[in-house]
Order: sequence, then C-alpha cells, then structure tokens
Amino acid sequence: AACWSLAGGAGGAAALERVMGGGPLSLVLGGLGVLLLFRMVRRLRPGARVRDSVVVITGASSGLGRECARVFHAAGARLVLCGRHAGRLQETVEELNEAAGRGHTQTHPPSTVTFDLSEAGAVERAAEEILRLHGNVDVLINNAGISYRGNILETDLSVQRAVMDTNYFGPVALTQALLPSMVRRRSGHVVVISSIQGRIAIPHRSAYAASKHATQAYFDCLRAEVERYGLEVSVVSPGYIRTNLSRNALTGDGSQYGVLDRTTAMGRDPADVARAVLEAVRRRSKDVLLAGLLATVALYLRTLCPALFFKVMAMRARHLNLKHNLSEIVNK
Ligand SMILES: NC(=O)C1=CN([C@@H]2O[C@H](COP(=O)(O)OP(=O)(O)OC[C@H]3O[C@@H](n4cnc5c(N)ncnc54)[C@H](OP(=O)(O)O)[C@@H]3O)[C@@H](O)[C@H]2O)C=CC1
Ligand SMILES: CCCCCCCCCCCCCCCC(=O)OCC(=O)COP(=O)(O)O
Repeated sequence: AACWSLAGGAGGAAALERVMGGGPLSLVLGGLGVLLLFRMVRRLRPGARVRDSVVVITGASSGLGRECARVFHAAGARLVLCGRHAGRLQETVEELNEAAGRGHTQTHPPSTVTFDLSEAGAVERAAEEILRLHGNVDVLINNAGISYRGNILETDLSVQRAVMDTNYFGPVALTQALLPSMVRRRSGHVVVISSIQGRIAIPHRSAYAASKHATQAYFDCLRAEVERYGLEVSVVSPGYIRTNLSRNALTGDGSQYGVLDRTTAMGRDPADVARAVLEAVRRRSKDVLLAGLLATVALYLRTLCPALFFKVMAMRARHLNLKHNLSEIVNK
C-alpha cells in the first residue's frame, strides 16, 4: 500500500512538475498527494474482527472503561474486566448481562480480574490469571488512570510517584506481561488511553501530564518495535470526558480532590469516546486525537510557537494560584 501510494504521489508530483515547471509548490502538492493516497488505501483495508476476540479492559468499573465494556460487549467480544474493587466490577458485569438479555446479537458473559495497577507483583499475577481464563489476549485496553490537582512546590514526591505508578508503570507492566504471548501468536492489539495532556503540559497537572507524556513515548516506541510481529499499538488521546476523573484526582498531599470540575462536567460523552476506541481497534489506528477547538489551538501553538504557549501557560498558572489561594512558598 505504501509503495502504491508513493508511486501515486511521485507520479502526481512528476505530473505537477511538468504542468507547473517544478518548484516547491509542486513538491508540497505531491507530498499531500502521497499522504491522501496513503490514507485512502488504509481505509480500504478490511476492519479487524472484534466478535469473539478476547478484550481486556482496565478501569472497567467506571467512566470510560465501563463505556468501553458496553460497546465491546455489544460487539460480541469476550471481555476480561479489571479494576481494584470486585463489587464495582460486578456492577458492570450485571449491567452487561442485563443488556445481553435485551439484545439480539450473541454476546459472551464477561470475566473479572481484581488488582491494583500500582503494585508490580499484583500486575504480574493478574496477567497470569488473565491468560489462564482464555489462553490468549487479542486486545488489551489500558484505560485505568488517575488525575492530579496541585502546584509542584506544594506536592509530595510520593504523589508524583503514585500517579506515575498507576498511569505509566501499571500499563507498562501489564503490557509487558501479556506481550510475549501476543508475539508468540503473531497477533494482538495494545490500546492505551492517554490524553491531550500527553501532548501538552498545563499548570497544576504536573504528575498527570508527565505520566501521559511518558505513556505516549513508551507506546510509540512499542509500536515501532512490535510491528514486525504483526502487533498493533493505538494511542488514544481524548480531551475532557464527562466522568469521575476530577473527583478521584489526587492533590499535593495525597488526599482526594473530590470536585467535579466544570471542564469535566462539560466534557465529551464517554459513550462517544468508547465508540472511537472501538473504531480505533477495528481500523487499527495508530494514533487517535480527540481534541476540541481550544485543545487543537493549544497543540498547534505548542509546536509552532512554543514561546507564546509557555507565556499563556505561565499566565494560567498565576491565575490558578490566585484562584486556589495557594501560598507563595518562598514567603513561608
Ligand atoms: N475524564 C477525562 O476528562 C479524561 C480521561 N482520560 C483518561 O481516561 C482514562 C479513564 O478515566 P475516566 O473514566 O475518565 O476516570 P474514572 O475515574 O471514572 O475511572 C478511572 C478508572 O481507573 C481505575 N483505577 C484507578 N486507579 C487504579 C489502580 N491503581 N489500579 C487499577 N485500577 C485503577 C478505577 O477503578 P477502581 O477505582 O474501581 O479501581 C476506574 O475504573 C484515564 O486513563 C484518564 O486519564 C483522558 C482524557 C480525558
Ligand atoms: C493567543 C492564542 C491563545 C490560545 C490559547 C490556547 C491555550 C489554551 C489552553 C487550553 C489547553 C487545553 C487543555 C486540554 C486538556 C485536556 O483536554 O485534558 C484531558 C484530560 O486528561 C483531563 O484531565 P484533568 O484531570 O485535567 O481533568
């Protein structure tokens, strides 16, 4: 497909060069032609099969994870739902079983595995349990995560570590534990739910944005390294979603923030984001950005005019410090 696109693009560029007499414009248009053809050819590939495939979802007890469970269950996947609380996972299972009774399509009863992603030993044992359940994993959706609110000067190092353990080392450990079996089968798809904050860092989110930047980098490396075994890696980066993420966020002293932020309340419907995750699996998309207008502007600004972006972020940090009445630590 790539060769065909390249040939098409090169042909397009050559034709343009003849018409326009060469020069940078024909090169740019030729390049765009290559990109367009490449995208068209990728779209023509048949979608990956979700029905009957084994799909593991972390953080399936609430928010986006629960919505992913709904859409993948309805699509006929064999689900393994993961979370820290057996009771909450059971609620998801009961809901799915009820929906199965109402629906017309054939679905599979989901299984659950309870563990804390921030405990390395627990993750290894969970991976073994997951493999015992079905023998293999077709799709791993690393969705579980925790956010953070606070300024760096007033944040315990333990909080920085805790967020990193859940959002970065957890998914990394689970992926690495399941990867050998995927490589042996020459088949498997690893999805990770990152965030717009995996691309841009905003004030009062240091732990969270750092964990998501690390996530983006690790899974980009993984994609390149496992392509030769026929494995797929998708990084999904949404903007705000209407879930409990802000309520569950940690603050600088490790306590729970407990507030539903306006940005979260006004966020996307998690069901829409879950459908985008299903589409990413079907289309084998490598990188999915679900950014609204403001986030898109911020992303371009960060790339094309970083100095202005940093200025805007500094103004934002000052405003947040005033709003939350945070002390200037130097005056303490
Ligand atoms: N909401 C938003 O605005 C956005 C969210 N995201 C990302 O989406 C993902 C899902 O978050 P969302 O649904 O919004 O938030 P929720 O707080 O509703 O869900 C988070 C899930 O993660 C699980 N979880 C948290 N900590 C751990 C842990 N240590 N071990 C195992 N499971 C854990 C929770 O399960 P339990 O507590 O039952 O163990 C829960 O099911 C996260 O990765 C988040 O960063 C990305 C962009 C925007
Ligand atoms: C002169 C031109 C000015 C243009 C200014 C643009 C800069 C505006 C900054 C807005 C940044 C958007 C950030 C989006 C963040 C986001 O969507 O995060 C998703 C999450 O993961 C949410 O987690 P949280 O815990 O932060 O709720």
